[in-house]
Amino acid sequence: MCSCLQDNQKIGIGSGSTIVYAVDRLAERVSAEGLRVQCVPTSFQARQLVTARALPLTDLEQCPRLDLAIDGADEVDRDRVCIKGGGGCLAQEKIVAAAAQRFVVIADTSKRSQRLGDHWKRGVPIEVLPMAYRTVQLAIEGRHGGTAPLRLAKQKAGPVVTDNGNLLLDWLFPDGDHDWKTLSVQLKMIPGVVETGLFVDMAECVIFGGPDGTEELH
Ligand SMILES: O=C[C@H](O)[C@H](O)[C@H](O)COP(=O)(O)O
Repeated sequence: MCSCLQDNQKIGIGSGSTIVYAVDRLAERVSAEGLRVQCVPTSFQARQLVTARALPLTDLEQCPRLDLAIDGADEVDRDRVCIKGGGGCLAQEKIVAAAAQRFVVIADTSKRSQRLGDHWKRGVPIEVLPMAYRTVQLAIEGRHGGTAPLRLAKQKAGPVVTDNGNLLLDWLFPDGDHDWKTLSVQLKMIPGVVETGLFVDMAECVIFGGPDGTEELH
């Protein structure tokens, strides 16, 4: 857990497999140092993680301003632009991250990229209202190229349904340099798009962990 953790903080808790390590460490420090924290989860999984560690749980209605949010990422470029949403939790993750004074991303070194798409081959996840998935798909492919298939569930017939009852498109964007800031605004403007997994100008710091320790990207 990074040094940004202090007593009496309201903390956004991200989703995925990496965040589990951070929550374990948070729970250890709460118990060892008597830190007082309140945790806002970003998904069903994060909520379960928080309650399983007996950490105090709250929400954005009670705590609309957070001190810190911690989350994983699928890929991070040199400007700290992140692709998130491999686990389908991007919308709540972005809302919680935006509510936090500081957003810290934790990832293993395999997520570090010179350019988005170098390592992560599953595209940019885009959460859409179910009735609009085809129109959004056509708009993305027509205006921006690439393909945007509907994410299908592996253990049930049909699509993945997010914690918000929506569907996911994974935009396999064309190769090349992209202006992610402009693109994230343009994608968000398409009617039916709830949120995109592009996190631009949000992460204050990315902590990469590897066999040789950790390295921070500011
Ligand atoms: O929807 C999932 C989240 O954006 C995760 O934070 C992201 O997919 C990274 O997950 P993991 O830590 O399992 O690689």
